Amino acid sequence: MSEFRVKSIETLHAEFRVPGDKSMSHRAAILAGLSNGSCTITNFLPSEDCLNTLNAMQALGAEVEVLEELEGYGPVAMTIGGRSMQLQAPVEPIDCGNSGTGMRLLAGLLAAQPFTSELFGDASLSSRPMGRITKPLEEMGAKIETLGEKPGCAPLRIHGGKLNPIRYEMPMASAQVKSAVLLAGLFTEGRTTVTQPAETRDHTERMLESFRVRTIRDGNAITIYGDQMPQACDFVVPGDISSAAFWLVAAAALPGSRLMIKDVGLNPTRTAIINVLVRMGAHIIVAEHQTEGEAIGNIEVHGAALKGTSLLPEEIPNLIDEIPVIAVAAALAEGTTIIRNARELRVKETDRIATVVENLRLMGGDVTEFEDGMEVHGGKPLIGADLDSYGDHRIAMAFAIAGLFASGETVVKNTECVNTSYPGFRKHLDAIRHERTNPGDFEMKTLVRA
Ligand SMILES: O=C(O)C1=C[C@@H](OP(=O)(O)O)[C@@H](O)[C@H](O)C1
Ligand SMILES: C=C(OP(=O)(O)O)C(=O)O
Repeated sequence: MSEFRVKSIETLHAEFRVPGDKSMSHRAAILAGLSNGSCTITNFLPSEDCLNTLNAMQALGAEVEVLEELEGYGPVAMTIGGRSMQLQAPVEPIDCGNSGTGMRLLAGLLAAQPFTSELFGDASLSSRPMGRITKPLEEMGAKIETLGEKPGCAPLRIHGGKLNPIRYEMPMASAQVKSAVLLAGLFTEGRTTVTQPAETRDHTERMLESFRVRTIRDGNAITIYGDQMPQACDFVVPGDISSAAFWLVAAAALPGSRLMIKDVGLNPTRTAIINVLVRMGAHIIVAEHQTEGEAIGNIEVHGAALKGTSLLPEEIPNLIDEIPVIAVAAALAEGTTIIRNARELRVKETDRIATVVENLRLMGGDVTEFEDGMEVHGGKPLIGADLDSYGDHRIAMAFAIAGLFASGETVVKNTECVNTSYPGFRKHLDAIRHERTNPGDFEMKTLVRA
């Protein structure tokens, strides 16, 4: 079992790129596989989550030709030959691994196919709620059995078929649910409208536009017109701001540091982490160099003594995956940080409210737990401790960052899981611990060029 052993650092001066965006890589594989031709995807994230989705699309008949592979990880550039919306029945159940995004988006697609298919995942994914997608997809006409030991959980047996368009009001702010319904809606003959209670990441809507699929946005209501053919196109995946977040926090909380993360996705539905760190006192300069489609740019951080803040309710969906590392920043800041309205954290890879609170307390942090979040009373010195990631990649990485600020040694056990979203994290961590100013772009390659 792999682990991180981390000691405190004096300085952080570095400039590098993080791997491709996880959300966009899933969607690029799916939409390219549905499209009417050959699509080249560059800077695809070769993490377990996204490779499972790519394999799923291959199992559904999409042809994948690898153009560039990173040894030890997987393909980072490829052409995907689309099926013109005619998927083939997979011969065996599809493995979604650890990925909620993969399973929920693929379920939307499979609900509309004229065959029965099965999706399964690991123990963590098999305990996450799937009723949030089976409900709207059944309302559209699919029949989905949840075969898990836990009610309403995976494996999913999906009896697909011709679907009806619906109007659906999502009870929770989830981009995965929104995307599952929109993808299913693409296969209907009418207009499907999803209304979200708060804005969530809009990569599906933007990528549909890149594939020339018409959607209409009216505030938090998104409508897709069915029966449209995604037009093949090429897509360059920007760096993942959720992966960059670990280093942004490390640099922000270390006075005198300077960090530049280059070519990272700056979609406004994902950048609340920057606003939060600025409110906490960090000096951050953002330079956008692509504004069409998905915004891309460089983020430069100069560290400072941080102070506590309150996360705004509307910020929560925008930074949901960054909350574990924001909690670490909060422990390093003077004063109190309030994180509420974040109940969704309880149904991620782990119950992230519980796992963050537990690990912060083991490090000497002062935290009050709430049903929907936590209050972190920062400024207490962090003490190195033996921690578990509980198999959750964000917990593993967030507490490696905490270890960079703790006295003694911090050991985070059970860290293989980082490969679900950030292959190469360990290399970047080692480089930063050894004060290398150029930790190397993801595996020393420049995959996205300015
Ligand atoms: O749509 C996506 O790509 C994602 C949406 C979020 O989940 P929810 O939609 O469940 O909030 C996020 O936590 C996940 O990492 C990726
Ligand atoms: C919650 C996450 O992913 P998913 O829901 O796709 O498993 C995450 O990456 O933090």
